[in-house]
Amino acid sequence: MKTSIATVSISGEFPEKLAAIAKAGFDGVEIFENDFLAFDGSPRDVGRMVQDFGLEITLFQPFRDFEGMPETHRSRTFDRAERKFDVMQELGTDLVLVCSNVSPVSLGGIDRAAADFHELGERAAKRGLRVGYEALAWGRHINDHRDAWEIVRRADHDSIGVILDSFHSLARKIDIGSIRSIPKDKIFIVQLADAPLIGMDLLYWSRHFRNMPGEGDLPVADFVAAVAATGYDGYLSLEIFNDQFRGGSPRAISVDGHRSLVYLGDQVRRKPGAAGLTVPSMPDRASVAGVAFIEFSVGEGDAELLIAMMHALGFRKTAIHKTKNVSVYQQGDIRILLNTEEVGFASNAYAVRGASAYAMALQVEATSAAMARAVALGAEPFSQPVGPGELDIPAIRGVGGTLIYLVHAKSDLGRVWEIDFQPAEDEAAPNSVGLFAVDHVAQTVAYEEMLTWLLFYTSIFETKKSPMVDIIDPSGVVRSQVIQNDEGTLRITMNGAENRRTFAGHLIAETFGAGIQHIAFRTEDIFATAKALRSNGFNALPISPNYYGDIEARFGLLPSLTERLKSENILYDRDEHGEYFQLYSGTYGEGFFFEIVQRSGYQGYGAANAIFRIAALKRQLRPAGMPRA
Ligand SMILES: O=C(O)c1ccc(O)c(O)c1
Ligand SMILES: [Mg+2]
Repeated sequence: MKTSIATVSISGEFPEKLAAIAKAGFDGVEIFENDFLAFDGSPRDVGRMVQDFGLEITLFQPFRDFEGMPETHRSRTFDRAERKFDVMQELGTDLVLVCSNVSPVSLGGIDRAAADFHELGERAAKRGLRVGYEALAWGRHINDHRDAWEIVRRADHDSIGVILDSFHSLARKIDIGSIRSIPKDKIFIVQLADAPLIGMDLLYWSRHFRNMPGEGDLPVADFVAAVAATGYDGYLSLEIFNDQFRGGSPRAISVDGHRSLVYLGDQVRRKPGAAGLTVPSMPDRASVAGVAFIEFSVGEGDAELLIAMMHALGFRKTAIHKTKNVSVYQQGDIRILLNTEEVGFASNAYAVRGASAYAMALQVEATSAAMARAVALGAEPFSQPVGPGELDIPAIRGVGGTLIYLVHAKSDLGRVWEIDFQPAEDEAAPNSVGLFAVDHVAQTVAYEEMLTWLLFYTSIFETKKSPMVDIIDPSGVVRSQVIQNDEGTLRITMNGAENRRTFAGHLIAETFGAGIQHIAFRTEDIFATAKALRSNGFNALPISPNYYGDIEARFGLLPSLTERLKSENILYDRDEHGEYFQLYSGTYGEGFFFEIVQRSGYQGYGAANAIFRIAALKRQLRPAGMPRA
């Protein structure tokens, strides 16, 4: 398997695109005609530039409205093709993509099209060139790869082959089993794109909403498995028309693209009968047994406030690091680390972002395997000097430059607390409020980065995404995407802010980027927890009283229950699996907060309540009575 990407997939000037594509590790690049036309160098310059970046031109495209033209247009169409052949020879590529005709004047007829391709094949062969035919999902007569293949078969020419594009076939739900009977040497190249399932006109959907394999909802891995069953082992080439990517960072989008192909190759390798594709093997996706700890970087000044918050939440200091200014606050299986070091990564994180949760540790079965997989998928490893005798915990960079530590559930973790830490007394000795686990970690990212991190988490860890939902903030929409495992031992919610006036957007704007916005802890009994919290001096986020009348009516709650919820500022939700109770802290710093939940079978995250919670949080961000900036 070799990797390629079409220049149309990313933003930037031509040289910038090529640099990003090469840096991300691709082997080849499809030259999109418009990128080439807009560039002010000769075709030879382009060819040389591509070579200098260590890339191969996989094809030149598209050549449109070719087959089945009536006599009056036909000879001009062939002349056009000869002109493109000239360009290809100067560029130094031998393959051109012809997409199926959309012209209203074109004539149907498989044999007519086959005859046209036979003649084009003769002309191409004279120059040592090849032509690949692709069925556009909206082609006038040909819109199905099975028909394109039939035309290629009847054209019966060595220089004519078929080009498969996952989008066109999957968007039309064409049986992909039909690919298995195409001879591999007649598949000239395979283009790949995914897309979110949205009911939309095919052309509009294709030109604006394609995304990287794994980022959308189409069964791209099954598609590639069918291709691999033919024995095809050539280029897999991304062709992603996406408005957001075209305006995004060429570097970041290229990295996502490469990751998507490596992950795809790994998925296909694991399917039966896909032996055709040579894909490097890598360890399984890492299954996560839980969040081992979350670490905050804080300055001396604001540590006090966070410690007070920890105490009010019922956490007790149980350990301190033997050589560093790091304390462990614990309750149930939850460990929160407070790092006030003045050198090292935590201190840098503090300098840049202020007090924040800058690292989380995930418990995995085998740290070295998890690390190997992460690195194979382009994650950035992180390490910093450790003191003598201390453990060097493997880590990768996560959302917004935060860290994800990978710790082995049994051996390492036990050893971390034994080797690096020593027990400590907490004079404040607060009472536990019954929190026993991290329910979820909520991260806030710029909207444009959501797909990046979705692919990051789902490709490295044994997780699934659920459909994106819109959360209404009084100042805009925030998109929310859940990534979780079947066991519910890893739950990450990712909120993508489109503007800085939303609560999520505010955090990004004020803290220099994405990060952990809130941590939710689980309790078995929210009312007992609420009572214990009150006695610890905890102030719950005040929820508008109007909310309670609505849920009473909506869910048919007993007035006595509604009263209890209201008096404790607890939010309520229910799905077909069970009930959900949510209680929030006030904000800390530029919008960080804690949540406490009780879930009895409930699968969601209270999306319907988010607007009320956000409104309440926003009231806290500005002094009472002051208008919003
Ligand atoms: O949208 C298009 O016109 C178009 C062009 C070339 C392709 O390979 C394709 O998949 C779509
Ligand atoms: Mg295509």
